Amino acid sequence: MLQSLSVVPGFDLWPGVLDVETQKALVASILEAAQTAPFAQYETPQGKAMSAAMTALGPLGWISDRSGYRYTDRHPGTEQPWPPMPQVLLGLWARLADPETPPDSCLVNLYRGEARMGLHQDRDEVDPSFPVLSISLGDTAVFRIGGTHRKDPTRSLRLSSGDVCRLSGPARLAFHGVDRILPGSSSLVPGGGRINLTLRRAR
Ligand SMILES: O=C(O)CCC(=O)C(=O)O
Ligand SMILES: [Fe+2]
Repeated sequence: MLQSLSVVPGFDLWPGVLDVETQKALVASILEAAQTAPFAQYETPQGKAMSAAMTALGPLGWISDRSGYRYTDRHPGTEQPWPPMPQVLLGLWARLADPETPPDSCLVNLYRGEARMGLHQDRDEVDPSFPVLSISLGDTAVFRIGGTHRKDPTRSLRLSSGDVCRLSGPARLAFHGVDRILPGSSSLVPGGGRINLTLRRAR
């Protein structure tokens, strides 16, 4: 198994695990999928627009609106099923997350300009014994990870294009977020910015 850096217990980072060709192919498939499942800035349950734009791939997609956070089998705008997950993502999950059970959801986050993501836990999945596998593409992110309580101390690290990280075990419900992205640190994403993919087992 590929060696990872264990940043905090249960949080593993594989720097540069995706080569540039794979990164380019992933961005191309995401932009193609976004033709039928367009990126949208969802509203939080409190009625604020999120700064990252989102879409999803696979059987289920995570969405947010005034009614709350949840997984749905349809894009909220088009009411069509989400586009399929590229094979390379399924392979990566089998290798680094779970060889037996495939992910049923890939959330796609697009960060442009000042977009960020506040500290949160990923807890809308039914069974948190499955890890969350996160893939970074494009501009570098200043990522923050803490413990399972909001007030726990946090660590900050940079996630660069091609890096993959995993929240599992004691870090699966750790608070984490993106303080900011470093604009212009990569030219991978057309028009600039960062794309983050999180592979999950939602149900
Ligand atoms: O963009 C990232 O690196 C983190 C994304 C995230 O935490 C999420 O989508 O739940
Ligand atoms: Fe998250």
